[in-house]
Amino acid sequence: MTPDRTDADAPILVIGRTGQLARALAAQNDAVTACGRDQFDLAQHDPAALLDHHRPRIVINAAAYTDVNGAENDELAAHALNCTGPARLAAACKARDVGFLHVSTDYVFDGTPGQAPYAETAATNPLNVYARTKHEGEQAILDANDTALILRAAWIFDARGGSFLNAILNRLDQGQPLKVVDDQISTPSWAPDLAQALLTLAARTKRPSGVFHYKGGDYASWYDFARAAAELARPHLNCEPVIEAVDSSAFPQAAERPKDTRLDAQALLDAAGIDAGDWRAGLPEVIAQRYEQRIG
Ligand SMILES: NC(=O)C1=CN([C@@H]2O[C@H](COP(=O)(O)OP(=O)(O)OC[C@H]3O[C@@H](n4cnc5c(N)ncnc54)[C@H](OP(=O)(O)O)[C@@H]3O)[C@@H](O)[C@H]2O)C=CC1
Ligand SMILES: Cc1cn([C@H]2C[C@H](O)[C@@H](COP(=O)(O)OP(=O)(O)O[C@H]3O[C@@H](C)C(=O)[C@@H](O)[C@H]3O)O2)c(=O)[nH]c1=O
Repeated sequence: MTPDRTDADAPILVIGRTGQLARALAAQNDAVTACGRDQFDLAQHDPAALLDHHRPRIVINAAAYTDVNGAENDELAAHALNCTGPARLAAACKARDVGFLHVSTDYVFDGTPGQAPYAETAATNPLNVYARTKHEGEQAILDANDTALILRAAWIFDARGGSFLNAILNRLDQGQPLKVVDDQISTPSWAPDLAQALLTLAARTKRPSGVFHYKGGDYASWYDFARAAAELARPHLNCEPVIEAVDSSAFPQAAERPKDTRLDAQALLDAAGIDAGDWRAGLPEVIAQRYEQRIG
């Protein structure tokens, strides 16, 4: 007869496998079991069997519907993945006394100039379907599980995936000039920095619950961020990067984006000792990975 597994052996179960955050979580901790949508469809599957099979000590939900423009015409799917599924998972965790960490977004705020930096207590007002479904998800999770911790982050980036960073680098690689908005400001977050914050929280036996803000470093506009990336990519490009700063009105899209969603993350520091990340330190690593290992 094999002895019962101790709590220390229990995995950290991450929902999502190929996403930016899911990869970063798996890369940083051998105890992570990352579960792709082929194994567990968060929008559809009952999490009971998954939890009873893995018997994790904690679940980190890194899965979401993240296509902000796409969500405008796909609200049901976005709602299932960003709200109903995470709430079902949160309830199943609560029933088994398993910790639950979830990630939400700066886009829950409307970004009206003069309001930021936002504390957790600030009024929310999502401007688009993605943000609305994420906001509804926050509430549904907390209703289902009063020990859940939700970390709101902003502008996650890494070397892979369909992020803003890869979109602009793909264009610069092709020698195309860019127009980038300079009237949307927030805190870029390097996926490994955010993963480290989540894993620090996961390791705690006592953890705060509720909503907290995570800050990925100093504030920037998308234009500032694009300029910083282009400067680092410059030695790898065939021609000088050309980036023009424009207003959001010059870049019309299906979903409206908030203007200024700078997050105040003092509460996370006070409650859990977790400080801001440093996206400016992460960006050179991402650029090196992209051009030296040809990831993109
Ligand atoms: N990207 C950003 O800028 C920001 C993201 N966030 C939030 O952070 C979290 C992580 O985002 P990020 O890593 O960028 O996301 P990505 O878009 O990189 O990855 C999405 C993940 O969702 C998983 N997924 C998609 N559909 C399903 C499904 N039906 N069932 C199970 N899993 C599914 C994917 O699974 P698979 O591995 O199988 O492909 C993938 O791992 C999300 O909650 C997002 O809302 C918050 C702020 C900013
Ligand atoms: C590619 C590109 C985008 N933009 C603009 C469009 C948009 O207003 C802004 C950001 O671009 P994207 O649409 O790629 O980013 P977006 O999908 O809005 O990013 C958001 O994703 C979700 C998941 C989040 O939770 C948010 O925190 C945030 O990271 O930059 C340009 O101005 N020039 C460009 O070349």
